[in-house]
Amino acid sequence: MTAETIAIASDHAGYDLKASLKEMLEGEGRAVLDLGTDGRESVDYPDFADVIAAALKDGRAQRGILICGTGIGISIAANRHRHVRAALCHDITTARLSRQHNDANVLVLGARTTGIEVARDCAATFLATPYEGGRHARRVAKLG
Ligand SMILES: O=C[C@H](O)[C@H](O)[C@H](O)COP(=O)(O)O
Repeated sequence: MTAETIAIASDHAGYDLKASLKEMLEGEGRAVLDLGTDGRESVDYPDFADVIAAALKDGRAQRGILICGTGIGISIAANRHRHVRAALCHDITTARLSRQHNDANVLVLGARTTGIEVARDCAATFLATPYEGGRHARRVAKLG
């Protein structure tokens, strides 16, 4: 199994989905760094985007998963960090292309908009799909 560590974080709306995905990933033998939130009490999603960005920057994790109600707010917050390429995905096609074309390093999911099985498939696809490079490298370089 890969030595990669996956950081995962959510706000209150994403707490249950985060727990489910964490269980799935750990069941596969992956190293998971859970950066909160730790319950259903209302919190602010930008704070959890920031902790994932910090974990990627200092090397505690190589890729991340972020979850809020729609995935929108936490995507906006995560992409304010120049080293983060956070992709809000709703199906396995967007999860696959976020890796192949965009070299996304953070998968974002909406717990109130995406069902558990689709979310699990998105996570599995995101983590299994390599970046294609080639023509995409020129474009990704312009992102940051
Ligand atoms: O983009 C923002 C997220 O979907 C949040 O999870 C959402 O706004 C939280 O809403 P509430 O405070 O009503 O649970």
